[in-house]
Amino acid sequence: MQKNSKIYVAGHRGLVGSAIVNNLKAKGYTNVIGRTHSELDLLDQNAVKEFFETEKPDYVFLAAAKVGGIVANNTYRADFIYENLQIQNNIIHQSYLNGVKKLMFLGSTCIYPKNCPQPMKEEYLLTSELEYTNEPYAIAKIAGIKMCESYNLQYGTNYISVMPTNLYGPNDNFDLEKSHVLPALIRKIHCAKLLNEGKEEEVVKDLKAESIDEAKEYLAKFGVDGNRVEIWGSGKPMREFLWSEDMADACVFLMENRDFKDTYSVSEGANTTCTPTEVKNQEVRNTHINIGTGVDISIKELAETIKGIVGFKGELYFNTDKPDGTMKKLTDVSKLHGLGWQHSIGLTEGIEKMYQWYKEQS
Ligand SMILES: NC(=O)C1=CN([C@@H]2O[C@H](COP(=O)(O)OP(=O)(O)OC[C@H]3O[C@@H](n4cnc5c(N)ncnc54)[C@H](OP(=O)(O)O)[C@@H]3O)[C@@H](O)[C@H]2O)C=CC1
Ligand SMILES: C[C@H]1O[C@H](OP(=O)(O)OP(=O)(O)OC[C@H]2O[C@@H](n3cnc4c(=O)[nH]c(N)nc43)[C@H](O)[C@@H]2O)[C@@H](O)[C@@H](O)C1=O
Repeated sequence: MQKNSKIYVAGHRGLVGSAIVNNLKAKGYTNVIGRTHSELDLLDQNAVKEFFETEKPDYVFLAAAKVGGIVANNTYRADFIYENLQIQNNIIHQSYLNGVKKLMFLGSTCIYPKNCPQPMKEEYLLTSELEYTNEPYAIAKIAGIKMCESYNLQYGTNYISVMPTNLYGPNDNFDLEKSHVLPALIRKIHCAKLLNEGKEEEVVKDLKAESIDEAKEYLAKFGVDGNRVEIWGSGKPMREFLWSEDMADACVFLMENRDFKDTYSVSEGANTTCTPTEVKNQEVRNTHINIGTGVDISIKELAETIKGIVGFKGELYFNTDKPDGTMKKLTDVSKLHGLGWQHSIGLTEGIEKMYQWYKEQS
């Protein structure tokens, strides 16, 4: 990528997209473009066609998606498969028709089997059944990997796929029903602390409620009051968390240093990679790269860490009526480390930074 290349970041205001924009600008890229959801609905095939024909970006980071936590995935199953397939189909196909030099597709580690050997290597994709709670989303993400791979093999494009672990950071989603665990627990435990300290005004402001009664009623739905905070599930699942700005740095690093022909392995035993045109009649596999820290923590330990950082003195309790989901999904990051990239923000430091950012927003 040249510093003046036109780079389109789809989802540029999201958790990852906003971090990618900041990382690109910090690295001296001067021509980074984005469109808000209201400016360009990526579900609209004609609107996406028009955008690409007008803007003709050189590079694309596909960081727009329908994203959510375990309950959102399990509840809005049709939305997760339809919207993600539609967004990625529109962007990948228009990138091909409009000569985009290189595209990065963002998948997720939920593409791996529910009972995958740990840590999860790229080659474990499609080796057994998926976790049911996020299967629609995972199928869409697997389709995205296969779409990039197939366009590369048939049309000689250069589209690479990355599979990030759970991410967190500024501009995360803090909606208590639809968000991921880490932002949800920060908000739940933060509000519990405020209630415990009698700071009702701050609770009303945080939740944009009409009154403290409305705020308390809303929090009670999620098992939160001044003395107790509900944690979903058993607390036993293990999760890995990567700071969003590290994620963005890895994405830009890979976009600068890895092409499709560098990422895949051909049929069993083949010991060299080859160009897409040379690959005919060979099985192309592992065309994606995991991005993570390679370190995981139990949900119980995560909740206790957040409780300590927030300074909440009340009780955490576990509601096993809520789903645990996959019990462990630790990424094998040896491929990424082998390329010379490592994360820099550890979980405790990241939670402290995120909580500081969260408090500055209110
Ligand atoms: N967060 C995580 O833990 C993980 C995320 N990922 C992947 O990383 C990528 C980015 O995720 P993340 O940043 O967390 O998600 P966010 O929800 O924070 O950002 C997604 C962005 O996409 C936009 N968007 C969604 N639908 C449309 C649409 N129809 N038209 C236009 N824009 C749209 C959203 O805009 P708006 O909000 O206005 O609708 C938002 O800006 C996704 O591909 C996700 O699957 C992978 C693993 C973990
Ligand atoms: C990134 C990843 O994210 C999702 O998978 P997930 O990691 O299972 O999602 P999660 O972050 O919502 O939950 C992690 C664990 O945490 C527990 N948990 C406790 N208390 C709360 C809580 O209050 N909120 C939430 N959301 N979870 C909670 C929860 O019960 C579960 O055991 C999918 O989108 C998947 O497709 C995907 O890609």
